[in-house]
Amino acid sequence: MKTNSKNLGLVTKKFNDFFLVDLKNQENSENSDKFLCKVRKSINFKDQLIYVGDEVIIENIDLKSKRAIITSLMKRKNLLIRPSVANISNIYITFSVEEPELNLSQVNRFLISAESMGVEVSLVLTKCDLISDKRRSSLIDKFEKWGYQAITLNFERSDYFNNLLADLKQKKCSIFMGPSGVGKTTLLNMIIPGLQNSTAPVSNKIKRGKNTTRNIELFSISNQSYIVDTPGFNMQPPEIDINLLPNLYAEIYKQVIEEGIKCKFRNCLHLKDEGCNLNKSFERYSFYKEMIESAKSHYYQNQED
Ligand SMILES: Nc1nc2c(ncn2[C@@H]2O[C@H](COP(=O)(O)OP(=O)(O)OP(=O)(O)O)[C@@H](O)[C@H]2O)c(=O)[nH]1
Ligand SMILES: [Zn+2]
Repeated sequence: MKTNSKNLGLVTKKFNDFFLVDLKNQENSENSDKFLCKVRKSINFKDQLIYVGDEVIIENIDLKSKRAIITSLMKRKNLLIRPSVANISNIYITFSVEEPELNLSQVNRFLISAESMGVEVSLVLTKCDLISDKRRSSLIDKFEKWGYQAITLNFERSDYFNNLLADLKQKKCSIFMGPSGVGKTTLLNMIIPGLQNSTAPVSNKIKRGKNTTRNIELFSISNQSYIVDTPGFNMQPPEIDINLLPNLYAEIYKQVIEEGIKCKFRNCLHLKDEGCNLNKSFERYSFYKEMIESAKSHYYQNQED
């Protein structure tokens, strides 16, 4: 029962030399079948690696044994590192408002590093059941000024969760990123019934250490919509590359671009006041300065090593 046709597939899991590939039935895309595939080493591949999230062409499809061969790799839109996932469309930066307490400097860093991927970035605030409505509103206002419409979640409000789920189902491939203990696993377990990844309070996690060895996997949450399960990844945003510093201000203060304001100096880091006419009166500016300092010291430290 082999077909000779070439078909487009999506790599949803990778283990050793094998790949699990979702075949998209073009006529009826509700039906997606999973095939266990190996790669046919050929001129097409050179030394390219295939990652979860990659689109591939599969051939020699055996409908009975559910096996096929990957014969070529489609051009990828982006590649996230740690965890390695290709073709992400949406990053949901996830932070808890309490337990652990919200660290604005860290939120800023995660947002910036997500934005540098060139994908759509959203902000999710979990554990809003632990704060008052007033505090929740003030956080929403704060992040609005940062340029983000924060999605707030509350253990006791399934309607908040359902709104997020509806949002995710509109996106091609989403990932939650954020520090340890903010509730990413809890969320994934709610989104993907039957996933049952283990969750634990932060203090227990630290004691337990990194004990998860499961692989990254893409789960289909609706027709053409996937979410990445990243077991065991407690993500830290990478240090900003010193070469990107001249763009950092505009990245942080998107409104500057919209308003068409430009600094009159070339390659200005907008730190000193003399002559630099850019607005320094917004909250994220202090985190901007922090990131510049940290990127510089990281750079000089590496030079000494
Ligand atoms: N009060 C409250 N607690 C929550 C909520 N969501 C998750 N928690 C708790 O927060 C703790 C950590 O949740 P996890 O889902 O394991 O957090 P995580 O982000 O996956 O953490 P890592 O696996 O270390 O990356 C658990 O004890 C959860 O029960 C929430 O909305 N409200
Ligand atoms: Zn300037």
